[in-house]
Amino acid sequence: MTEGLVLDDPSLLVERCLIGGRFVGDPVEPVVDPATGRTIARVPRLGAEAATAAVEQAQAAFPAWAARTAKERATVLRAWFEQIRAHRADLALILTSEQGKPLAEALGEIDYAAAFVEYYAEEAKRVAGETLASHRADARILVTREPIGVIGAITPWNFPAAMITRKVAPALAVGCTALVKPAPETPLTALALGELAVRAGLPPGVLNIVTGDAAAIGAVMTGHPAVRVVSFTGSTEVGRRLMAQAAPTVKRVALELGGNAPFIVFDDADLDAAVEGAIAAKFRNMGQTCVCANRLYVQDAVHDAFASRLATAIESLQVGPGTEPGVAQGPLINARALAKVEAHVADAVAGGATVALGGRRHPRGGTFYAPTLLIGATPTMRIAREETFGPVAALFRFTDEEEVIAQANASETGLAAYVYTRDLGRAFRVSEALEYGMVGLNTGLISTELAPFGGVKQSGHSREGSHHGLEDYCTLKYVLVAGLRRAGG
Ligand SMILES: NC(=O)c1ccc[n+]([C@@H]2O[C@H](COP(=O)([O-])OP(=O)(O)OC[C@H]3O[C@@H](n4cnc5c(N)ncnc54)[C@H](O)[C@@H]3O)[C@@H](O)[C@H]2O)c1
Ligand SMILES: O=C[C@H](O)CS(=O)(=O)O
Repeated sequence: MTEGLVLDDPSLLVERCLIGGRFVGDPVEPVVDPATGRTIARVPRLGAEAATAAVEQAQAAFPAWAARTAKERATVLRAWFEQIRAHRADLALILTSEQGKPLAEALGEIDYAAAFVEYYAEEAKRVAGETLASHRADARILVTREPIGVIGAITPWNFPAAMITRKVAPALAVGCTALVKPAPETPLTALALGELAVRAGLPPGVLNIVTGDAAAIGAVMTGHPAVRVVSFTGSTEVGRRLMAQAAPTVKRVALELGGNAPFIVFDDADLDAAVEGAIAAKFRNMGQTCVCANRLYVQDAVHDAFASRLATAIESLQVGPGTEPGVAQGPLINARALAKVEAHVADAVAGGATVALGGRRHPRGGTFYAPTLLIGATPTMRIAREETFGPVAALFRFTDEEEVIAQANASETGLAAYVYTRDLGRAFRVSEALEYGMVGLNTGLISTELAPFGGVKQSGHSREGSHHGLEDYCTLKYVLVAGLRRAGG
């Protein structure tokens, strides 16, 4: 039984894939509301044939879209931004219904996703080349930035709107065309964005969205000769696989992968600010963000005070379906996610940690998990070495700067880190010593379309957001303009 979503515009519940400007495919694959376990819609389960058709549509659309002026592309992107903004409430309800996050967070994500479209509509007009000092008097060095061509984008379920526009907006802005494969858990948000792009006047084939067999669709993206870039956001494990698959055709692979963020509280920190930042960095999206604080390091002198205040703040987090007023914590995305969280807590307790709060499934049942505070975590525990991706705050004690920097850097990933201190010298020493792509200094929220988002080590190396976010989709062309001497000169 499909449970109806009550939308202001019911046509935004799209159950077909977008290929060449047409919505196609039979809706067979259920999309489940993680809060209720009920099917809210169905989408097509397409594969290699559809993905190939979509790539060919994108390839056919590329020359005309790339030939448009930057201003013309900017106008279409701006219209898409306006469409997203006009349908913000419906998009947020669709997002919460398939992903589970609280409606307030879903509205925030729609605004964040729209901000990428707005930003790159503006940046489209600022993509520039350069002339360089020439090695010849009769010649000039010209460098132009060109759209690289057809791009493939594969996105995760935790931010079903923003992870798509963070790739597609810059790609379309510079003149590329795209095939998107959204996560199977959250296809409806992607398809609704596709519908709004069509309404905004995006020409057929510029944006294609295919749901279904991930491995088969991914194999087409990484193997088809017309695809120039594969832009992937998701787990490090899948990122590695796609990188290997793309090697035979030497494609550019843009990777935004997993995290394991340290959150460091020094003894001179503003503890109230640190607690507020910890709640934001740890419990946003029920802990299911790549930049979530995964390890909370607290200096000895303030450890107990911080733990006590954090416990009070965690206790105030209301748990329930994301559509319920006042809810701050929804369900986890699925049973697999719940099992991983339970395994991390069990491993920590077995290793000597104590459960100060939560540490169990929530009485709401299903995949709801009680927001949890663990005390006495140690570096050998799974929660220290792996991305938990759930609402579990694990506290680690530390004594001095050198010790905590070494512990914080002892990770294969390097996406985001957070530091709370009011000592300016320490702030610079520590943020410069941390091997991470992004550092929040006295803040737990760093994500914005205006900054380059990305990591180092096995978190991937791409940057999305800011003008840097254009680079994955551009290629530089060097033209040596010679023969400039006067005839006979
Ligand atoms: N760095 C970032 O910006 C960022 C942002 C969000 C999430 N993430 C990471 O993503 C992970 C959680 O998301 P997830 O569970 O959806 O990750 P995932 O890697 O399981 O899936 C991500 C996407 O890859 C697809 N996929 C899976 N196997 C594939 C294959 N063999 N070929 C082609 N596509 C395939 C999935 O269908 C989905 O669309 C976490 O590790 C999180 O840290 C990173
Ligand atoms: O999961 C991480 C995403 O990048 C979401 S956000 O950019 O941190 O909001």
